[in-house]
Amino acid sequence: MKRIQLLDKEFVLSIPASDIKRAIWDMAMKINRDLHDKNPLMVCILNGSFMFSADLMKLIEFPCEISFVKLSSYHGMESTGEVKQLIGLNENVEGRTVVLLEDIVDTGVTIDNLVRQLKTQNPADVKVATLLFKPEACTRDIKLDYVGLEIPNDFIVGYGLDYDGYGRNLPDIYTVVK
Ligand SMILES: O=P(O)(O)OC[C@H]1O[C@H](OP(=O)(O)OP(=O)(O)O)[C@H](O)[C@@H]1O
Ligand code: HPA
Repeated sequence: MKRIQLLDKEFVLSIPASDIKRAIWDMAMKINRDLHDKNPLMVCILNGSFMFSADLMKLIEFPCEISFVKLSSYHGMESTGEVKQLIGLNENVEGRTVVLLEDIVDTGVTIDNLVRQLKTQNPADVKVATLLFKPEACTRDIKLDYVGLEIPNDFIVGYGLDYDGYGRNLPDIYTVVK
């Protein structure tokens, strides 16, 4: 299996780009079916979700808007447990269906925080679409409406996900070698 080095850590290929592509296609078809008449506001959660959001949005077949928020809670391979909002949402979400686009739900702290915050602004509905989900790591009771792939509780990089800023550009996903 292909191995790469990023900073002080070694990683091994775990999810090839072809599997990611298939998972996103399946999700896009479900979103097209479910939300074509809802005029949803799609929200890309930066930084990690930039690649997933771009690829998903190319497969959305109805007119819709996309906006961006920037949240940060990781340092190295650990969640700090504190979610910093570096860029907020400008759009008025009152009465709208909002779809949050996440690269990964790990502990669930980030998405739980954002969903709670948005719900105070009276949207019609908040849906969560995440490419990756670590069920064993998740500490929050959150409803995930669209999940691309469930993965083990190991630190990963690639396809938007980073280790201290590196690895986001990789088209495949790699798991840290312990
Ligand atoms: O479920 P959680 O444990 O909260 O982890 C998920 C969040 O962690 C990552 O963001 P990060 O804070 O690393 O910022 P980044 O997107 O800029 O890498 C990822 O993009 C998610 O937003
Ligand atoms: O496994 C991960 N890798 C990179 N960033 C992350 N943010 C949450 N979980 C992860």
